[in-house]
Amino acid sequence: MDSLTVMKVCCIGAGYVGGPTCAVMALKCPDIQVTVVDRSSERIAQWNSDKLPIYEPGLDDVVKKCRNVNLFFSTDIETAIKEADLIFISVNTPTKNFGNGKGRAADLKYVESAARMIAEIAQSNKIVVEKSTVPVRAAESIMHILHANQRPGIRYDILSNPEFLAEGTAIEDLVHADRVLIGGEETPEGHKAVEKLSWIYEHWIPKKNILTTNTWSSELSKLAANAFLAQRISSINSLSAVCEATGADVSEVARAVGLDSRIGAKFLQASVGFGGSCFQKDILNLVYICEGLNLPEVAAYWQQVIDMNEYQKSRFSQKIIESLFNTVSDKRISIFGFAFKKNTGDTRETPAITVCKTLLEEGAKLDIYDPKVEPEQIIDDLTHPCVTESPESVKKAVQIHSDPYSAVRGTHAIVLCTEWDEFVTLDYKRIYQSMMKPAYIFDGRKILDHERLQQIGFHVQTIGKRYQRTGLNRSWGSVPQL
Ligand SMILES: NC(=O)C1=CN([C@@H]2O[C@H](COP(=O)(O)OP(=O)(O)OC[C@H]3O[C@@H](n4cnc5c(N)ncnc54)[C@H](O)[C@@H]3O)[C@@H](O)[C@H]2O)C=CC1
Ligand SMILES: O=C(O)[C@H]1O[C@H](OP(=O)(O)OP(=O)(O)OC[C@H]2O[C@@H](n3ccc(=O)[nH]c3=O)[C@H](O)[C@@H]2O)[C@H](O)[C@@H](O)[C@@H]1O
Repeated sequence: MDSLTVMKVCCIGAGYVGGPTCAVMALKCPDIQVTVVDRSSERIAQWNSDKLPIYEPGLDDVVKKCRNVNLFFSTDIETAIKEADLIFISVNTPTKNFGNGKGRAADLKYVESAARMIAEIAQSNKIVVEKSTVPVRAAESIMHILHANQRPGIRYDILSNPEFLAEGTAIEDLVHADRVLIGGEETPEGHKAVEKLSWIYEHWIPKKNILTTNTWSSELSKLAANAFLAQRISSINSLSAVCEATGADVSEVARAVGLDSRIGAKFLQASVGFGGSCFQKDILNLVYICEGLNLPEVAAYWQQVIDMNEYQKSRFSQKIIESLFNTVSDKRISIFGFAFKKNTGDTRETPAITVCKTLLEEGAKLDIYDPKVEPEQIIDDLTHPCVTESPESVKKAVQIHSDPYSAVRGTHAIVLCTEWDEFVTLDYKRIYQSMMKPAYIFDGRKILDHERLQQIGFHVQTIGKRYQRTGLNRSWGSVPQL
């Protein structure tokens, strides 16, 4: 593969996937030049600055090592496409919010615009790699667009190479990927293209962990992996409701179930609900595809994973209101954590939005603290048109804090929405003293030491475990007759 030793790679889309993926690729492949392009000049400027546009542990170091060596961030899409041998399409594929498939289908307009740009600009053969998560057979649409606009003599090979990284652990996930999946056409040319992409990953991923399949299997495997992961969370969350009604403890149930090696222990952490930009979007997309294939039973099966997640978010929010004597009107409530999980500043589909929105609608005043989410982002999320309160009333009712102790002063309750490590080690005696009494804690992530909090005087409520309302005595309420 001598001719490949000066390979040039371009990635369209400098987001949560494009940025970290290319940074690790550049780190592991000094013989490859990687250029990440985006039409957002603001995002590119941030990638070229000291404050990267996303927070991801370990990312700063990797970018610092490679940037302007063999890793470049640029808005010059044209040059990057022209020079590249291989182009990743890593643009967003959000749920459609209009027209056919509204609220379910993936909106492929950004993928399509990337394909059109490639067709317009390319003057030599290109391997085009679908890195974005897309519906099954999306590669066919990309191929159509490229072929319909093809300059004579240019060859395109389309590959599917879905990304499995999780935010907050992206660098670790990329460096030690469980597997890399590459789907390609089952033709000699298709195999050659797969080999070229595989060669890049072989710089750091053992060859046995690089899986090659046909394109459609690869596309569907990505949706399937996210659906399975989300399904586990909805399953354990559904049981958390049973635990609260019976006196069982969901952590004990998860442990007992997870020790079965056929089931495994991961992704069984009951919570306020899953968030993030992809689980809901990808399952909705799967549901939409199944409906289109006239498979209504399959569609309904996966839809239930989303419905259970909605139920969990609203169940937790209602529990807060009920515990606070059925009214939160004019009460101040501290929100600990706004990101959809720890170690990221990303708030897309974060359960905190549902919780805050419900409390705001009930007239509460919120004091919000998150170590990594920008205040403007929180206000943006809470004044989004889908939140029923007017932007003015939201801004009046919400205060953002840069330190957790100031966020709890004079509040009635703490609602923990994100499992940031720092919340575990806060001085809860000090916090208790500065709060209104009775002081409540609603632990939506099950990370705090509830016994100790009760000893301090807090009334504790959590997911999947029932504490007596009066708090100090840790004992179960009455168990319903079975
Ligand atoms: N966020 C995550 O953890 C993961 C996301 N994915 C998938 O990867 C894809 C990208 O996701 P994110 O990186 O989170 O999205 P993102 O929204 O963070 O980044 C996408 C970027 O693409 C740019 N873009 C859109 N159209 C463009 C065009 N025509 N030309 C140039 N730039 C363009 C946007 O300006 C944006 O900066 C999605 O399909 C997602 O489902 C897959 C695995 C993990
Ligand atoms: O396609 C994607 O975007 C990615 O989606 C998820 O990654 P991500 O959403 O970044 O983070 P996860 O760790 O999966 O967490 C998702 C949500 O589920 C919640 N969760 C996770 C695990 C668990 O046991 N319980 C639970 O409530 C998290 O708090 C978070 O809100 C998948 O884990 C990745 O493999 C995939 O590439």
